[in-house]
Amino acid sequence: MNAPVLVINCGSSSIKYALVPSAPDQPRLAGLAERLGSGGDARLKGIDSRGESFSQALGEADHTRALEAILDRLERHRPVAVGHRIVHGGERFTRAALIDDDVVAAIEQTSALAPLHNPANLEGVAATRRLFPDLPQVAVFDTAFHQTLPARAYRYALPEALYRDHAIRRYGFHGTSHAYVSRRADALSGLEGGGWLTAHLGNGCSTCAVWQGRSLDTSMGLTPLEGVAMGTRSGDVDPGLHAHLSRQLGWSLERIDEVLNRNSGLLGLSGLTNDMRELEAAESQGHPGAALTLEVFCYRIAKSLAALSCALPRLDGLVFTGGIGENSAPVRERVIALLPHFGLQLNRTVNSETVRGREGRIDAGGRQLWVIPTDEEGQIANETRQRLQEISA
Ligand SMILES: Nc1ncnc2c1ncn2[C@@H]1O[C@H](COP(=O)(O)OP(=O)(O)O)[C@@H](O)[C@H]1O
Ligand SMILES: CC(=O)OP(=O)(O)O
Ligand SMILES: [Mg+2]
Repeated sequence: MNAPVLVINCGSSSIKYALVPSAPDQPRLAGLAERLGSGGDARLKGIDSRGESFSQALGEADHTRALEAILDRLERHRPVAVGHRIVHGGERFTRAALIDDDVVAAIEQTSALAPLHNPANLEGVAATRRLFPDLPQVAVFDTAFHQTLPARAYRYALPEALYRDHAIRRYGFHGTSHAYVSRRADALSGLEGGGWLTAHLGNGCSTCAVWQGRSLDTSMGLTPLEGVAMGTRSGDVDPGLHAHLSRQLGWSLERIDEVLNRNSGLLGLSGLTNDMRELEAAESQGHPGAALTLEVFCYRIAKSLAALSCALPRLDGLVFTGGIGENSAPVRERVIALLPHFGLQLNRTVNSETVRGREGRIDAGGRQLWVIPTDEEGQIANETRQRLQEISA
């Protein structure tokens, strides 16, 4: 199967796409349609087959219209299959699945658990099935990699019936990213099957403990709200907070949910922005809110990594990835400085010189420290190919 796979990562107001060829050294056509369905200034940006960037106004485009524009941008290339990022697969999906009506219905059932993600993912599936009725489409789940978690990590200390009858447990997310970067760390370090703590720090942020290629614990839980602080999500709060806000302030559940998912994290704490670049700039200009926000963000990541180290029989090193993990040398330095008992030695020069998009080892001895650009699209394309090969075998 040498033809490319079209990977679609459909968010509520954006679609990321990549046409992933089977050979890793061939160029990818990739891009992002954003501000979809918001009534006017939707735009498609990307890289064409000559490696040149383009930006196209899409007016009032919705997801379907954006996918049509993406299709035009594929030029003469025709994909052999479409791989969709689906954030929540519940307990049913332990691996990628060929999409049919039954699979769509099962994904719909888990939508309540990932309200920011699954409904948008499904919109992408529906539009793509309409536009490419003859192509096989595969769902690749963020949760699947974490289905190896032992019960001690995935069970909450709640009444057993909530798990038995309602599947309330920890699932974990960003699985394609944690799987990809831990596999790269194994390959780059020569430690096949090492013990890694991985930190995926993007808009959504999560940490993971990987041992011998298997996820043993992770910071996100039933939903992608648990764990470290994120761009607009609070991460862990006291479980008593909901009742308190409801009783004392009269807040509705919808409002609490909205505040924790969309108005918290970097944005909420700083009162400025959810964008790490802007926060770092504000901190350097002496903004006290930005300084505290960065301190909380890094401390929470370090605390999460320290907690997850309990899951590993041996710790070989740390891996940073995601927009922040790959690009912010100060965040990496701060997190590492908060883990002195891990025996980490950062090479500060290499850390600050590690350039965007490049894999790099940033330790000066001791346990290994890696920056590894994630490749969720490449991982989704691989899992799509694998699934289709198994089905046709
Ligand atoms: N050079 C940079 N320095 C610091 N942070 C950066 C840099 N480039 C991107 N980021 C941050 O990465 C985050 C987005 O991460 P990304 O993984 O691209 O998001 P998404 O989860 O939407 O894929 C934003 O907070 C952004 O500010
Ligand atoms: C699951 C999750 O948080 O995804 P994202 O980082 O794309 O928001
Ligand atoms: Mg992301």
